[in-house]
Amino acid sequence: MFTGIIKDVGRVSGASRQNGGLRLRVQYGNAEEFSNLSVDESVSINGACQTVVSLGDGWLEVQSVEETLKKTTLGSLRHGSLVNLERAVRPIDRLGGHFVLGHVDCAASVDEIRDLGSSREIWISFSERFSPFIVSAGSITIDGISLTVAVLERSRFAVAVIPYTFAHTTINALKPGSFVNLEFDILGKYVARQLGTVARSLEADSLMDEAWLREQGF
Ligand SMILES: Cc1cc2nc3c(=O)[nH]c(=O)nc-3n(C[C@H](O)[C@H](O)[C@H](O)CO)c2cc1C
Ligand SMILES: Nc1c(NC[C@H](O)[C@H](O)[C@H](O)CO)[nH]c(=O)[nH]c1=O
Repeated sequence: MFTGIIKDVGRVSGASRQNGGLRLRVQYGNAEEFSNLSVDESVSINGACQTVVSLGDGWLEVQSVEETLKKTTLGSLRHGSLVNLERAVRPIDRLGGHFVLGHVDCAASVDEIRDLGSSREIWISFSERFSPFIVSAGSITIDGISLTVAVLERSRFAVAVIPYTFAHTTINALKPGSFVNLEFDILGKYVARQLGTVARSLEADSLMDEAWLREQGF
């Protein structure tokens, strides 16, 4: 579990194919943040939860499996790519962002970037099948960063990026056409599931009523 508050931007220093997967080595910058990191801990790399399998002087390694490469942008990382890093939360941490599981839902593309002077608006296109999970003023995770949906349209939404976030994450490298990892807020997923279940049980109730009515000869 993460909060989407990015604590470091790391640099990929190794990316080698391993059967169908990828072994990534990431050099972190914030040595204090990662000082007591251990093998088998979870780290968020651009929003995808990954297990640390090896550690060295200022670097960590993870193995990205096929499922991760299919759903996220991790497969496009190259030597020198910059990535957002976050360690898993401890139960005593301040939440700051929102509950981020590190399970990327999909990759989506940047549609437009508008410079508004004191902030930047970043527009992301999304497949309409995900629209139940995006609400105006709700939380969304883009490349692991906890952000707020500022404007919502039918198949795209915008986030307003403040100068601090712009300076301390990889969001400053995005261009129209760049791909990003999206994770929708878990709250929306549970609500959608519940509504689906209620709808199905109402359907079942009405079917039962019809059967009962037939039984009664109506
Ligand atoms: C605790 C945890 C550890 C994970 N470790 C890995 C991992 O080491 N390698 C990997 O490819 N995917 C891992 N995943 C799955 C990965 O985050 C997921 O496939 C992508 O986010 C796409 O949904 C992990 C997920 C969780 C929740
Ligand atoms: N919710 C928004 C944030 N939140 C803060 C960032 O998550 C944070 O600055 C980053 O993770 C680095 O630590 N920032 C925005 O620019 N816009 C938001 O809507």
